[in-house]
Order: sequence, then C-alpha cells, then structure tokens
Amino acid sequence: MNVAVVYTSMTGNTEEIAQILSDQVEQYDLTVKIFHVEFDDIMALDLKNYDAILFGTYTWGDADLPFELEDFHEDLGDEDLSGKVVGLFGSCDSYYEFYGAAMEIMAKQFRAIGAEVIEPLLKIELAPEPEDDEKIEQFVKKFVDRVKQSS
Ligand SMILES: Cc1cc2nc3c(=O)[nH]c(=O)nc-3n(C[C@H](O)[C@H](O)[C@H](O)COP(=O)(O)O)c2cc1C
Repeated sequence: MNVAVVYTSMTGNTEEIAQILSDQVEQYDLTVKIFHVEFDDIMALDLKNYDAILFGTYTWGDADLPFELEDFHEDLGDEDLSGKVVGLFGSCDSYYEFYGAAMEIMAKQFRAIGAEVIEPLLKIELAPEPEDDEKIEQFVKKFVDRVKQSS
C-alpha cells in the first residue's frame, strides 16, 4: 500500500516530523513517498493515486495557512478523496492563540472531500523532542491501523 507524505515547512520543524513519520510508517511495511509542496512535483489531484495521505503544515500569519499552501488547499476542494485515510501533522507554537490553526483548516478541507481524518491531529510544539515519541508512535499506529482496515 502506498502512502504519500506531503508537507510544507519554513524552518524545518514540520519537515523533521515528516521524516520521523515516514520512517515509522515504513516499518509497518507500507510504501512511502515524501513530497515538499514547494519543491517537489505534487498537486492536489495526485493524492487520489495513493491509498492514504499524511499531510503536514506549520501555521502562519494570523492563524493562517502558509502562503505556499493556498493554491493546494483551493485545488483540493475539487477532488474526491472519499474513503481515504488522512493523518494531519505539524509544528505549532503555543505562544500563539490558535494552536496549529492551519492544520485545522486542512483537516476541514480533507473532510469536505470525503476523507477520514485521524483524530486527534498530531500537533507538535516547535521541533519534535524525545517527550513527543509516545504521542507520535500512537498517531502512527492509529493511522496505520485505519489504513489497513480500510483497504
Ligand atoms: C508570523 C508567524 C505567525 C505564526 N502563527 C502561528 C499560529 O497562529 N499558531 C501556531 O500554532 N503557530 C504559529 N506560528 C509558529 C510556527 O507555526 C512555528 O514556528 C513552526 O515551528 C514553524 O514550523 P516549520 O519549522 O515547519 O516552518 C507562527 C509563526 C510566525 C513566524
């Protein structure tokens, strides 16, 4: 089964989480392809070619999506990902009022096009630290279980 790990990251924190998730998901014998939205060839319409998706974003501005996700988010609205399992992850900063707000915006869009979004979303404070290990492992397990059940 194929999993797309699609993310954006400005200072590298979300990228680190993407790498950890990819490594862990591969250990469950799923095939992973990883894409940085800004630099790799990945568009919303490509997601239907994968059995499941892990999507990562940081939050920017006034609880906003990063600029580089705006088109992707809009295009996603034209797709149909019914029945696909999606895990949302991202680096957040509790200094801000709306913790990981961009992840919620993406989760809403994925749900609107029929995807099943794993709850709770994987929100990590800034860079992943050893104390996040258990939370990350539980998220991966939940994601993989749902992917295998829904196949
Ligand atoms: C201008 C600005 C606005 C931000 N707004 C939010 C926010 O509303 N909510 C939040 O959780 N984090 C917010 N952040 C924190 C970033 O999401 C955080 O620094 C994150 O670690 C960046 O991830 P990255 O290393 O993957 O780029 C903001 C950061 C900046 C610089």
